[in-house]
Amino acid sequence: MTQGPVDATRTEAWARLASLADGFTPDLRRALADDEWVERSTVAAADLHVDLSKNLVTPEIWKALHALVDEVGLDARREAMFRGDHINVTEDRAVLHTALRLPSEAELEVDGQDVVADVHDVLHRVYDFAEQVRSGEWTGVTGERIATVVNIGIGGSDLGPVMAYEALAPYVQDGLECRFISNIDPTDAAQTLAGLDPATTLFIVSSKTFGTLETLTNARLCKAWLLEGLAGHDDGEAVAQHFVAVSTALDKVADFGIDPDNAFGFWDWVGGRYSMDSAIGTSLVVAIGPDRFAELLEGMNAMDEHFRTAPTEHNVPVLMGLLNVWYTNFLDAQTHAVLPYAQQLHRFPAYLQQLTMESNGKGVRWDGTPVTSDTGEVFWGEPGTNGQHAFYQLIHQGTRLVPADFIAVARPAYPLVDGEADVHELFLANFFAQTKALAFGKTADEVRSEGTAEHLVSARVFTGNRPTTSIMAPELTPSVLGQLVALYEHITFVQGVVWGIDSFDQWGVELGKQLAQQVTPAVAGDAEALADQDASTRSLIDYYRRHRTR
Ligand SMILES: O=P(O)(O)OC[C@H]1O[C@H](O)[C@H](O)[C@@H](O)[C@@H]1O
Repeated sequence: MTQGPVDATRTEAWARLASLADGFTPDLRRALADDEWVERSTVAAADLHVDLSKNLVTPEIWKALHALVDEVGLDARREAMFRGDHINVTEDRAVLHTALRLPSEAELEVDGQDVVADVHDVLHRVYDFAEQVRSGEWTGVTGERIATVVNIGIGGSDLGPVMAYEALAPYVQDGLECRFISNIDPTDAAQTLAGLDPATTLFIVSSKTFGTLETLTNARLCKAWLLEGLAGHDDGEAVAQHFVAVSTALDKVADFGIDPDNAFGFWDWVGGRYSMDSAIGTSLVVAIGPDRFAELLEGMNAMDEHFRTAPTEHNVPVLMGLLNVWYTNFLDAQTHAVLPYAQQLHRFPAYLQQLTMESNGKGVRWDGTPVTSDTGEVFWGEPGTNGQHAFYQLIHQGTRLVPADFIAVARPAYPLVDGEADVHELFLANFFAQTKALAFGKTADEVRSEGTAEHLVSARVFTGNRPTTSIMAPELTPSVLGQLVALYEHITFVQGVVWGIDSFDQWGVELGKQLAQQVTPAVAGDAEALADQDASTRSLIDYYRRHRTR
């Protein structure tokens, strides 16, 4: 009988942390006056330079957090993941997204599968396909080369690819563009297809299950759009030249009418929200090329090696995961902000929302028993400096504790100048200033010393002691993006292990889908189905039906 998860709340470390949190009064001004504290709190992982010194912790708190790692058995759980044990207990699956970025000379056999060989087989097929499209060898049915790749997918089959495409925009081949359709709101397909030429458009239908309503509906809409636009050409040939698929359910792909030779597989041991570096990344490979995609995989693998081998006190994913547990379970933080000071990373917070919240938004532990503490916090964020003019008021002066990760790179993709001013430097000055302001704040006396009228002093005081982590990298290369993604994958893993939950299932998304199926006939006017609805749903559908037809 497999032993259940350790109940972290019953560990000595947890009790120690609770006593340290009791009456804890952070003092970042004092901590940051100690250069040695800053030096000891600055850690490196692959190319990432991570400053943890502006967090609300002390050496004693760190010591207790490190001890928690041992008591919950993180090392064993981590090894179990890398080894391919079925740690996704409720779906009885291995969790092997790290295998997607193993070098070809690595060895890993799981459940009788030569995982590395299979991963590289698919990679080479995707690379060949991408090179054909990039070189113009792959043409549409009219013989014209492809100019636009449209990825049709949702959740993990969309958020990763669009985030990475936006993040690596400087690496996209001239003359090639990617667009993304995810929402079943017909507006998404309509707006995305607007202005496109069917003859030069290639669709990638991305769906792990190939059973998702939004993706199959959008794929059918796009197929109809394509065939109408290419009327006069053989439908079969048109689909063969303009549609490929990515899925673990290759049988269903054929049913949709896509040639299995034009389909790229992956495996059930890759979670959707962990799949951007599988064939789900095909649109990205076409856009930036196989060499750049290989750099992304290398960056992810470098972070995996760091996570797997670095001792706790220097292990960035472990330290950042532990900080999130400290804030969530001991200092009552409900949310976590990720604030990329890189416009190219504007979709990164949204990507992290699925990664972290679909992983750790759980109420039961992996053995089915109820959780014994709060679990996943709400992740959110927007790029800097935009957020400064939107919600930073709350982060600086609100009553909520909002731990925040600030991310920036030294070398900009677009080194624009404004007269003498290096605009990137103006930009980064805000990055440095915001974490400083959140840490140091401004006292009443400092406000007064600026000549502020006494009755306005309190409104202009900044308490400070608002925690931030700063992550810097030399440049936003494919490798660095890979490192950032793998970093947050492993942070998520660490928190899940502490809470004893299965971070790799997502049963919580099913009820809404089931009810959508059930409600659909009522929305379409089926009186019997409408009568079956509760009073609120019935009256809302009534309102809809009265207003849908003008
Ligand atoms: O890739 P698919 O099978 O189409 O699934 C797309 C998404 O839908 C599901 O409902 C889950 O919430 C996600 O984890 C998944 O990424």
